Amino acid sequence: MEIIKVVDLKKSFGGVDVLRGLNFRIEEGERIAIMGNSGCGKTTLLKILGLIDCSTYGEVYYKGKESKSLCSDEISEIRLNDIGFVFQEFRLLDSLTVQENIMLPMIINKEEEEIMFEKCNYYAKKVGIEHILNKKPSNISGGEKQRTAICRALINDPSIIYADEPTGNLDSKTGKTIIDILINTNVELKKTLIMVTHDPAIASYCNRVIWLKDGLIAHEIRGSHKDKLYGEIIEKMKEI
Ligand SMILES: Nc1ncnc2c1ncn2[C@@H]1O[C@H](COP(=O)(O)OP(=O)(O)OP(=O)(O)O)[C@@H](O)[C@H]1O
Repeated sequence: MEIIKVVDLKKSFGGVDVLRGLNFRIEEGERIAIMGNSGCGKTTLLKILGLIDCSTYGEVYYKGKESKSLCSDEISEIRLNDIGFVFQEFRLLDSLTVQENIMLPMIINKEEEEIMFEKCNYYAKKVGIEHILNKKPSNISGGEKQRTAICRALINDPSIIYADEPTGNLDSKTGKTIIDILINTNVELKKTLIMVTHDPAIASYCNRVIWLKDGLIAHEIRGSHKDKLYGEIIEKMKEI
């Protein structure tokens, strides 16, 4: 089933065209990497797809509904319950514990406490942070912060996870663990996964790679064989 459709999407900032007419569809369950040089508009695109920002022109359909036709309450509801975000810089609240950070989207939804704790424990165990739930983010490692952020992204059982350079602040070994966890949300939990990355090794874990260049989609590669995809990505990077 189609989860996102983008039609002639354009975005400008102060008269500068960053995205100049993108057209693509995303099916439920896909695992997509968005690549491209610094400043080409990857984060801008992710924010528009995640209904955090609006296009200047063109349409973004989320589960068949055009985003500009939705009222702000509907957009807030989708963002809270159907979309999970993971950021390079984690974006955890330092005044809350790991557990409270994870449960925050459920707290906003005024869910029953028992269900909140149950779901928090379930996801914390899945990513291996059940032993640090009472700690504050300032007292945990970068990898633990990102695991916390992934649990928070998953807690309301969204359809789609957007990850913007999720390993950008982590060493390569920790980064690999985080990528394994994110890939698992796609493979095991069936979440659609859309990741922004500069790293061809990370992109090769996806089954579709979209390249942005000069505000347009310059290339797109699909494939399910990781090593073959990695080779193709490296070849394309030489061309671009
Ligand atoms: N809110 C904003 N106001 C003005 N310009 C912006 C804004 N957000 C992004 N831009 C500009 O749009 C362009 C694309 O930015 P964006 O962050 O999407 O790029 P990116 O491909 O994610 O870059 P990077 O790989 O370096 O993170 C940049 O030139 C940036 O300065």
